[in-house]
Amino acid sequence: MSKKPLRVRDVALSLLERIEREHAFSHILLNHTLNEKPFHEKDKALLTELVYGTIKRKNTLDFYLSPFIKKGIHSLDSWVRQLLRLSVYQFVYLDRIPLRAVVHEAVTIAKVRGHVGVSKFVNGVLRTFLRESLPTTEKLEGVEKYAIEWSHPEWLLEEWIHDYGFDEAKKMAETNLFPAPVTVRVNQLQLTKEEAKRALEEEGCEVENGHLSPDALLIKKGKIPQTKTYETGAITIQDESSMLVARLLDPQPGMKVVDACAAPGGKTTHIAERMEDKGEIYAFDLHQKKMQFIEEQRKRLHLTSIKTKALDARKLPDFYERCSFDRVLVDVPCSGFGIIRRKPEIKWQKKPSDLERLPDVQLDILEKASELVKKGGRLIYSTCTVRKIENEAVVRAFLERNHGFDWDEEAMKNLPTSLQPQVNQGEVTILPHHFETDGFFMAALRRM
Ligand SMILES: C[S@@+](CC[C@H](N)C(=O)[O-])C[C@H]1O[C@@H](n2cnc3c(N)ncnc32)[C@H](O)[C@@H]1O
Repeated sequence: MSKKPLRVRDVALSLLERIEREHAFSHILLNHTLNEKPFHEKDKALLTELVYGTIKRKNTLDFYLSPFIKKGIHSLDSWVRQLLRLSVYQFVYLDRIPLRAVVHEAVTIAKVRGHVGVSKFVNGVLRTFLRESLPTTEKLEGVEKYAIEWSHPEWLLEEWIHDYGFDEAKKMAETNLFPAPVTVRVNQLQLTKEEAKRALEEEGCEVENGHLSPDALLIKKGKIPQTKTYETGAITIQDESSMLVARLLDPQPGMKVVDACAAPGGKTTHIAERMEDKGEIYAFDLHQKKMQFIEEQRKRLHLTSIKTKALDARKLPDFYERCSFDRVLVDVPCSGFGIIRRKPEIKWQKKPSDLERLPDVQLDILEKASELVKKGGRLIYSTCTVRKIENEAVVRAFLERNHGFDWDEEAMKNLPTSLQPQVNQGEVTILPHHFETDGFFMAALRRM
């Protein structure tokens, strides 16, 4: 038995444990580990698959394991629980790893981490699992059954089925079980899309045009942050749906623009690119420590029109003159359920009670930031969630309370033709399966 694959599984297990116990973000831990440890490319891919796959399929894996653990999976120590999930994930979803090798490695890990008793238990559970047929959900009904088959919490599926109907909820949940694509936005101040594509191909990447945004390239193969094209500021890694926000805002060179919740600066820098870096862009974020992320991107892209400041967006009217900005973007903090493919743990970690206050906070930020919009100016509200209560409901509440604003239907014409059938007055929702992007919501309003 080679040592390498054993190490990958051991590292995967440690990451899974930290994600569950400390509520750490999978993508941050994983990136950190991949950059720090000298893994071969093949092992990096396996580690990523094991961590994301085990988190994404948690409900299904627990269901498969349940007949074999008398006292229930939650009676086990956290690392044993994760080890069993990790092993069953490999049995069921990966076909290139021999089943016996999976058992052997799990048992060896159990011996090292625990004691002989635990390794015997792990061995027993996994061998019995392999002898029996896979448990089925036949006897289950309704959302209880879907929560296991599509591996999402029941409450979230109930909400999606209520908001979007059964078919859309099913497609969304099933899409969330697979990896998200990597896309980049071309900085057209430096290169055309064709030029950027050629430059990336010359650096060994496989590249196609994006599915939705005119600014997007889809990366099929290649390590983007390691390319010269990235380093010199010709591209930015960004999801395609997020790339539409700057188009919707449609800022012109010379304008005064506020980005009220700006870090890490993906949309701020896009706004500057679209303004040919001419004008004034004020980028705010609540957290001082996040300002460095905007600054890093600003510098990498050689942009000079962006000014950054740590500030609670709800205090904007205390510091800036009312009705003095041409464009205001309010890309609020949200539940993030449009990006479950990139951060799968959030579907398990975030509970309805954690999210209760969000719509009030979002409305508050939107109202305070809106005070800065000048007459005839544009206000964009956006989120990377698919929860209507954080999207349509917030915008409606805003319009009910702020009669000086109305839908900006003209702005919606800046969105791609393929998205037009989904546009409703001044707002649009994109679900992950529509165009293979993150789930996203945007609304365009104007001060009359
Ligand atoms: C969805 S993220 C913004 C993403 C960013 N627009 C981009 O495209 O890169 C929301 C941001 O709002 C910030 N935030 C949360 N509460 C805030 C507040 N009261 N005022 C300003 N920013 C806030 C968070 O720190 C977070 O960085």
